[in-house]
Amino acid sequence: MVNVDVCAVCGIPAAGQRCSGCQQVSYCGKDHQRQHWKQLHRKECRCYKATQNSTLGRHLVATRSIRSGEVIFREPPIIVGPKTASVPVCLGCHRNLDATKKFNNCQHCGWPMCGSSCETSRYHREECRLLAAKSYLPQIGFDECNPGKKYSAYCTIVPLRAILLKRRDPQLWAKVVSMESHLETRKNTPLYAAIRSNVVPFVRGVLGLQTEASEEELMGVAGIFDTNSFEIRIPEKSIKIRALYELGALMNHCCQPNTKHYFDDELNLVMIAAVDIPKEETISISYAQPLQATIQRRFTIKQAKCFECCCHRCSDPTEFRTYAGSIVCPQCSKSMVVAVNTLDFRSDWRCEDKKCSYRESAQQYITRNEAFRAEIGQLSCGAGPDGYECLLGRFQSTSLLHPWNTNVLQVKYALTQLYGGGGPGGIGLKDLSEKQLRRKVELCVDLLEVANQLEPGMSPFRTKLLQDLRDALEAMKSISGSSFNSAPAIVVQHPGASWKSHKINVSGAIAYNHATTQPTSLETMSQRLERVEGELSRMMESDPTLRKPAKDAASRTKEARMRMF
Ligand SMILES: C[S@@+](CC[C@H](N)C(=O)[O-])C[C@H]1O[C@@H](n2cnc3c(N)ncnc32)[C@H](O)[C@@H]1O
Repeated sequence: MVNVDVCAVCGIPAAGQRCSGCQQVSYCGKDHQRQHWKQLHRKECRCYKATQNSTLGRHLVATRSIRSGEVIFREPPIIVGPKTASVPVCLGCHRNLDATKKFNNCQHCGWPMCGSSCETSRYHREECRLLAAKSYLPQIGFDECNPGKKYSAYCTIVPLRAILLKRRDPQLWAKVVSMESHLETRKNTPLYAAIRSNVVPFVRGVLGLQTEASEEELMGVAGIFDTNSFEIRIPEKSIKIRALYELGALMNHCCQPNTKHYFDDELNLVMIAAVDIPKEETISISYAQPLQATIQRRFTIKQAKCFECCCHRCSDPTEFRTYAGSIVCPQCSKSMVVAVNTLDFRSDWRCEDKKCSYRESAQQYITRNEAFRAEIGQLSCGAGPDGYECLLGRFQSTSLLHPWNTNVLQVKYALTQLYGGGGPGGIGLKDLSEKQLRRKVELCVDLLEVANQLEPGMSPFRTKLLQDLRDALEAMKSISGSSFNSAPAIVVQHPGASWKSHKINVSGAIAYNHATTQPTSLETMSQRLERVEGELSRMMESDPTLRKPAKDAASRTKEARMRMF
C-alpha cells in the first residue's frame, strides 16, 4: 500500500502535493512528480480502459472514480483535413482563406494556400509532392458573387492523407482501418455515391495510386471519418476542419454525456470529465444537440452514425422531468403527452394521466412538431429579438407548448444569443437597455435549469449559459451602480414543481412572461454574479480555452461539440 504522506520518489514528507489525476500518490515537489509520472505513474494513474460489448461495441469505461474537471486523456490527431465540402482553406495551417483576396497558390502543387511558409507544413509536404507530380489543378477560385462557396474538391484530401499514412506508418494505418466505418450500411446512400464519384477516380486515376489504394479502402476511410472524426472549430483562427483520434474514436455517445473536450494549439484532443464519473461507468460524449427532443435526436443519430440510441435520456419519456419532447394534452389540458415507447419511432403518444384517454399516432406528433420547427426556420436570418419574442409569444399562446418544450427552448436559446450577441439581428451587450439585460438574465436562468437536467456539470451548453449570464450580470452591474449589490437576484419560476406531481397549471404557471419572474430569491444580484464567476473560474482551471476573452471563449465553447457529419 502506498503511503500518501511521503514522496513516492524519495520518501521524505510530501508537503501535501498529490498527483493531480488519481490523488493517490504524494510528492515532495514538482520535479519528483514529473519524474515519477514519466517513469512509472502514467500507466497506473490512467482512469479509463477500452472494453467491448455486443450493444455498445468498443467503448471506454472508468477504471476508478474520476473527478469533474479531471483530464481523462490528451492525444494528438492521426489525420487532419478539410471537411468533405469546404470553403477555400489552406492545406498547410487549415485556416479559411480570405475569399475577398486573390489566392496564393502553392508554387509546387498549385492548391490555394495562405502563404509560402505553409507550403512546407508537416500536413502538406507529402501530399504536395504527389499532387505536383501529376500537375492536377483543382478548380478552386475566388467567387465574388458567392464568397462562402464550398468546393467538393476538398473531399479528396483526407482519403489521400490516409493513403500516405498507410505508406509511412503501417501500424497507425492498421489502427485507423480497425475503426468502425459502417461501410455496408452506407453503400446504398446518395452520400456514398457522391463521395465515391469524387474520391475514387481522383486518388486511383488522376494521382495514379491504383496499386496502393483500393476503392474499398478509400470508401472505408470516408466512412471511418464520418463515424469517428471530430469537427475542430476554432473561430478566432478561422479554422473549421475534421480530425481523427485513436481514443476519440472509442468515445461512445450518450444524450447526457459525462465529458467535454477541447482542442489545444497543436490540435490535441483533450477530454475532460464534465461531472464526477464513478468507477465502471461508460465514458461518453454527445453526438447530438441537447435542445432536440428524443425522437429528433434518435433520428439524426441513426442517419449520421448508423445506430439507435437507447441511453437513459432516450429511454425516459419525461426526459429527466423536463418533458422537452412533450406537449400539453389537448384533451385534458392538465398532463403531458408522452411516447408510449420512446425507443420505437412508430410508437403512439398518450396522455400521462391514466384517467385521460387522449392518444395520437407518431405521424400526428411528428407533423405537428415539424410545423413548429418550420415556424422557427421561417424566421429570417437577420430577425432580431423582437421577431423571436413574437414567435415565443405565439408558441406559448397555443396552449400545447409548455415553457420547456424543445421548440420553445430553441427560441429562448436564440434570444440569449441575440440579446448581447454581435451576429445578424443581434444587439451588442453595450447597447442593451436595462429591460433587455434583465430579459437576457431571465432566459439564461431559465435555460440553466434545463441544462442542469439535460447536460449537467461542465457541459458546453451549461458553460455557454453561465458565460452569457455572467456577461449580462456584469453589464447590469455597470449600469445600475451600487443598487446592483443589494438588488435581489432574478428568479424564473417554472412549472417544474407541479410537473413532479404530473400536473401542470396551463393558465398560470406555464405562461412565461415577465410576471413570472418575481424576485423571490434570497440571493442578491452581486451574490449571483459571484457564484457564477466562481463556477466559471473552476471550469477555466481544467479548460484553458475558456480563459480567452469572453467573446472568443463563448464561441469556442459553443463549437466544442462533436459534430454529426
Ligand atoms: C466513434 S465510434 C465509437 C466506437 C465504436 N463503438 C466502436 O466499436 O468502434 C461511433 C460508433 O459507435 C457506436 N455507438 C456509439 N455510441 C453508441 C451507443 N450509445 N449505443 C450503441 N452504439 C453506439 C455506433 O456504431 C457509432 O457509429
